[in-house]
Amino acid sequence: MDLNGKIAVVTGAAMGIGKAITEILLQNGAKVALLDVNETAAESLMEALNKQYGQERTLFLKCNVESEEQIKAAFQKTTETFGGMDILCNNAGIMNESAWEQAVSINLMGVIRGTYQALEHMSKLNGGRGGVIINTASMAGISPLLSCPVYTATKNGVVGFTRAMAAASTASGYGIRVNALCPSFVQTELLSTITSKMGRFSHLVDKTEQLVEKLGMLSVSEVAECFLELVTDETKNGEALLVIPKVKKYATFPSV
Ligand SMILES: NC(=O)c1ccc[n+]([C@@H]2O[C@H](COP(=O)([O-])OP(=O)(O)OC[C@H]3O[C@@H](n4cnc5c(N)ncnc54)[C@H](O)[C@@H]3O)[C@@H](O)[C@H]2O)c1
Ligand SMILES: CC/C=C\C[C@H](O)/C=C/C=C\C=C\C=C\[C@@H](O)[C@@H](O)C/C=C\CCC(=O)O
Repeated sequence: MDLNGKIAVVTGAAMGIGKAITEILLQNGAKVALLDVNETAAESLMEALNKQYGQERTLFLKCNVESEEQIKAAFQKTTETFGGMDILCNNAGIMNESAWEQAVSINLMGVIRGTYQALEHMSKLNGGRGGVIINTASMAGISPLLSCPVYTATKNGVVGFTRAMAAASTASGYGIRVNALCPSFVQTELLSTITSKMGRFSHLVDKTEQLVEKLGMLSVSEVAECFLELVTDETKNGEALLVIPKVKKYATFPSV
């Protein structure tokens, strides 16, 4: 898939992995709608992006992925402004084992809300052009993270939802590929604030830090390169791409 002139939406775009994904999309010629709850971070990012890529290539829309109404309005505005929607990256996510219901609502339900609303604009069955949806899951969606059972559950949910939606899309003729990105630890604010967010598992902070030390840390640009592969390689559908420092591997699952 050639990204030149394509229209993309990225949730959680103001910081971290979403910011790097936004930048790689722009570098490859796409237009990007940045959706986020953090207006301050988004506005300073928009100022820099506008200088580099021009005002007509980006659009910031304040949007909380916990709200179906806000997602619906943001996708409508994107389509009106840019003339359609070809790529969605459901990236917004949190790790907070204390606020675990909110984590489920953002990490898993936010991906489902985003995907279902995107079908209205992207599915060939609804007059759309088709395209690709990439869901930011995690290595924890494939291999459990002991200190974060709810986070692990949401990311397993994202991987399962991605694989089933890819099969549903193929069987129904939506013309949309759906893939999951599964990075290990990445240098972002989410990772730097984990110690205060483990709730009843805070006694497992040391074990988690040891795991971070053993696995190492990815940069956001390494993750964005893998995102680009999942978007552009038209043979990839229903895949979960595991990204660990020095390792990039498509996950395999038992077939029954
Ligand atoms: N950092 C890691 O180690 C790591 C590893 C694997 C996967 N991930 C996943 O990558 C994604 C991005 O994480 P990150 O590390 O860049 O985090 P981050 O905290 O640096 O950035 C997350 C962004 O999402 C936004 N956001 C949070 N809640 C939102 C909501 N309800 N609606 C809209 N936007 C919202 C934040 O404002 C922020 O801009 C998450 O889904 C996370 O689970 C992170
Ligand atoms: C704490 C939350 C921070 C970031 C969340 C993010 O999504 C990252 C998740 C990253 C990785 C999870 C890995 C879990 C791994 C384990 O199940 C285990 O299989 C680790 C395997 C090998 C470790 C090396 C070793 O012990 O030899």
